Amino acid sequence: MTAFDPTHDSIRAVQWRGDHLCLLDQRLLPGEERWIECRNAAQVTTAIRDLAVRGAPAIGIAAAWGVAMAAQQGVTLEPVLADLRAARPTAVNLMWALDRMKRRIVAGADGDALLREAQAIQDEDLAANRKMGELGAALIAPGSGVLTHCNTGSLATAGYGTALGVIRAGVAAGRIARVYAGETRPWQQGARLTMWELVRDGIPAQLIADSAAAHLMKSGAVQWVIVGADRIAANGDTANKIGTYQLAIAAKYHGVKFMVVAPSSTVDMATGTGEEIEIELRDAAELLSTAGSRTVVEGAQAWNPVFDVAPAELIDAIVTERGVIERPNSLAMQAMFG
Ligand SMILES: CSC[C@H]1O[C@H](OP(=O)(O)O)[C@H](O)[C@@H]1O
Repeated sequence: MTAFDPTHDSIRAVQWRGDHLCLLDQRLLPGEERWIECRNAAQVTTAIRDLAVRGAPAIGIAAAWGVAMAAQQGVTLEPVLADLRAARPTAVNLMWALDRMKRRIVAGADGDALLREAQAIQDEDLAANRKMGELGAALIAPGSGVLTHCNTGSLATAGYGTALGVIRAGVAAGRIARVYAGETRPWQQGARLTMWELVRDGIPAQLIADSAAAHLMKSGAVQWVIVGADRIAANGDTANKIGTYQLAIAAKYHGVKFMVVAPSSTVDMATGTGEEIEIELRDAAELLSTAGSRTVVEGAQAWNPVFDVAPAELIDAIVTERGVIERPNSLAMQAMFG
């Protein structure tokens, strides 16, 4: 294993190649690094819906490139925007990116201008992640242990990551001594993706079963739970990968601090509370099989919500590129994002 190199940030899962979009197929990691070539917007919609590309910021970025590609190809854009918007319901970054592209279209932007807008969205996300890494790491006392959930790294963003970006920055600054990652059933973003990123970076980390999280917190090994977000409501309630809510409850019980890290493109001030956030339900087959092989008896049913909501009262800090909100509430959110 290589020593940790804080400059090692080479993963770029979404790559524009001049006339098409290349996506690192995250369904196949870590076993295989295969790229998908999207040569039209419909292929981008499919890639988002099927989680070939996933992660709130990354799907917004991919969708923006899909719109720009359609404009370059002279395709009618309204149905393209609608199809991309419907690909997944919870991560507001998707709608945020599409609304931003729509504003440029309405203002008369041509294909080249839309390519520049998509590039700007991608570049701004990377810069935001670097800023959030600094701001989040500064909250962590030296010698701390941290637990993260799902994948919030370079694979889920333009690069570097949100919560995983804070972990990268905290390790580089010598503040984080122990890193734990939850496997994140059923899609295994933690086991398959976060561990892949951490091993590539040379950051020592231990994978834990999702069900071991409270026991780990009880041991005193972690001082922070650090997660990403898919949609942050106007009162600070935060939708994130399923399992986040119970991590927040366990953290509160054990006196472990809880940090949400997300760019401002994840904040949805038009949604008042977490109760109003649509939670994506995915095919039960994702729960009844593992790595493509059925693990549950035929005929069994399953309920597969892939997000849940951590209420603001359980969150100690929301870190965005605009700054940190400690003990988030409606007034604090309004002050920063109103
Ligand atoms: C910085 S990624 C944010 C968010 O997106 C992930 O969901 P999914 O893998 O289903 O796209 C997960 O909730 C991450 O925390």
